[in-house]
Amino acid sequence: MADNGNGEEAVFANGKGGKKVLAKITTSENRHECPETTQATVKAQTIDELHSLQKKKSAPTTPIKGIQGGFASISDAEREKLQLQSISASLASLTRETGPKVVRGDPANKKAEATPKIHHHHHVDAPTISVSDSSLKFTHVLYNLSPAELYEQAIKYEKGSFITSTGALATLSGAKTGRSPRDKRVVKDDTTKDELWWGKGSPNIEMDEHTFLVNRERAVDYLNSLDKVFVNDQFLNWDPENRIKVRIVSARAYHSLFMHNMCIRPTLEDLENFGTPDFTIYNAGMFPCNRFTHYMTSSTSIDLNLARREMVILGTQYAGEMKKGLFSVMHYLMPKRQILSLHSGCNMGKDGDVALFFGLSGTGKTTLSTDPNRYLIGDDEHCWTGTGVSNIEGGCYAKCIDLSREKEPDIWNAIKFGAVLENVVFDEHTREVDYLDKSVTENTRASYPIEYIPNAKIPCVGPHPRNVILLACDAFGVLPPVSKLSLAQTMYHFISGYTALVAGTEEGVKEPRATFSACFGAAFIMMHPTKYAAMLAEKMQKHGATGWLVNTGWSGGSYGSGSRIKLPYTRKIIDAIHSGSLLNAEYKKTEVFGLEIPTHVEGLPSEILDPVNTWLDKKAYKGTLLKLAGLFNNNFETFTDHKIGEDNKLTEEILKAGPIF
Ligand SMILES: Nc1ncnc2c1ncn2[C@@H]1O[C@H](COP(=O)(O)OP(=O)(O)OP(=O)(O)O)[C@@H](O)[C@H]1O
Ligand SMILES: O=C([O-])CC(=O)C(=O)O
Ligand SMILES: [Ca+2]
Ligand SMILES: [Mn+2]
Repeated sequence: MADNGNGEEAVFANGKGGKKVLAKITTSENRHECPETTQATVKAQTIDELHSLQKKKSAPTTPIKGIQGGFASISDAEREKLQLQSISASLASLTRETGPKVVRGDPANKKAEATPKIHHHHHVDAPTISVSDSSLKFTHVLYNLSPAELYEQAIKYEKGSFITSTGALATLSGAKTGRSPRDKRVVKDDTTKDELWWGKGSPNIEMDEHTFLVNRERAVDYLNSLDKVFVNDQFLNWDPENRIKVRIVSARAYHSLFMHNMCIRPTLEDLENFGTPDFTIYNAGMFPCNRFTHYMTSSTSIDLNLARREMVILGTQYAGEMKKGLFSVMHYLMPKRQILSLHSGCNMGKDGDVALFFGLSGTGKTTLSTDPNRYLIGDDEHCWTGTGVSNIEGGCYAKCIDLSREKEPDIWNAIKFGAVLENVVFDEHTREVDYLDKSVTENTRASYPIEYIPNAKIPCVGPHPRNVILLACDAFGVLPPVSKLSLAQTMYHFISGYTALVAGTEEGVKEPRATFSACFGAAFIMMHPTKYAAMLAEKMQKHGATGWLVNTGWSGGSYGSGSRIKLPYTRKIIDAIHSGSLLNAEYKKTEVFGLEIPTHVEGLPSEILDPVNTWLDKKAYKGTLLKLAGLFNNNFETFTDHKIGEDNKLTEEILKAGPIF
């Protein structure tokens, strides 16, 4: 209600679609009848005082248990000072004065500005003199803000931020609506030159240390030139023994909220003991790299320096770069500890049976691991240790093109307050999202904390997997809906990492394009694929896990003539794998790929289990099958001189597990 200053309260209905309501008029006569003193009044003399009543101080941080050493006894003020010093050190230029003057809080909040707690030039041994104007300005740090605070920041300052009808934050990621793998660079130094996978097929495109520092400085200078930066201190990996501390410095509330959702959220106590991060991301977002800089082939650069434990992002605001950049880091750190990192979803049944879901982007990891009948451990990134599995992340990242409440209720319901919705289109008035609309991109996404899924398993860990499900969205329509794999076949398909999607679904019928991405995530692995494959084989063998190949793609013909396998059918197949009923079903072997296919799956028309039955044109089927087999063979050629594990026997078996024709 608006008070028009004459004691009249004008009441207007929402103009759009709503009914007009007459203005309610309070006259001064009425006021005499209801003197203010008889009504409840606020305990404030001024508007400012009233506003100061609205917000109360957050609960004090919990004291540190088991007092050891001096750190436990420090005051809150001292702790905050140390925190700011650590952030100032993160933001320091490497060539000029040390850390910038960082001050906590929103620059729009004048009170904070009046008495800034300045923490700069913290390298006590070498007092430095300000030699640049940049060192004279403050950088405000918005540190681990809550989702509500980040919403306010986004809506106030970031164009394209809106609250949807279900309370999610709709954002735009700018010109990039997907990752830019060709702009990823990894520093090649004396250590990484031998440790990492370089050359043909590898995702690691080299850069030198100096060029990394040039880009780092560019990002840091950009971030410091802003009035404020967002800093997230969070964790990766639910396995407490292998938890990694990460710091993300970014320019946008959208990025901060995205990482708040995707990484593991620290408790207040965790934060008190956070100390120095193990890994830091400098995300300069829209600020481009300099194309005159060596190695730069576009205005976007995503640079990883393992020795410095840092990543720099320039010229892209797509938030997935941060998520998957950290995943790359885990693909380096974990195998060094004999832990296998996996681009897979993971869930667990009531009896503790764990399943992994591997697959390239869009094949169904999130959709199929989010299962109302099972506990969700995670949807995209996991570790397999000597004791079981752990999720690396604290949230999920679902594709939401064509999302429906009926087919994916848990994901639908997770898109509420706190969730970030990227690049979706919504009604300008009701703010209802139209999930069918691809106007901005087909890669629309929702990011939400894992606990938004009702049956999430918290902490996100589980015992050793019983089933390893390889998902392929085969737009050629020749792979069976489900096949049971031998260990050698599982390895063959894991190393191949096949899927085939259709590039542009709008401009008429297009040929499906086969993609082979080793370990179902070649863009994220750091070492040679056979290293991960050998670890997977060893673990599957040791724990007696069964491999499966599930086609979540086409049936009854290739893209254009056939259709995508119905999600309820795929769910029935997955149910039969989980329950164990499919393990002991009757099987027959397919030609060419030599896949074992069941003759019956509960709840499915049996004729669709062998794809040849679903194609009207049998000759076309055979031709397409042979074409795909040829693509598999060509792709596998690069792996034929590599040994997988210690055992030559397995290597030979894997080579024989491909298509034969
Ligand atoms: N039969 C099916 N099985 C699985 N998913 C299907 C099927 N039919 C259609 N889909 C759709 O395919 C998409 C699968 O996307 P999903 O988010 O699960 O991919 P993802 O494997 O998690 O990829 P990313 O690693 O990129 O997150 C969803 O939009 C889902 O609705
Ligand atoms: O990284 C992304 O943008 C989305 C994703 O999960 C993938 O591609 O595997
Ligand atoms: Ca996903
Ligand atoms: Mn993924």
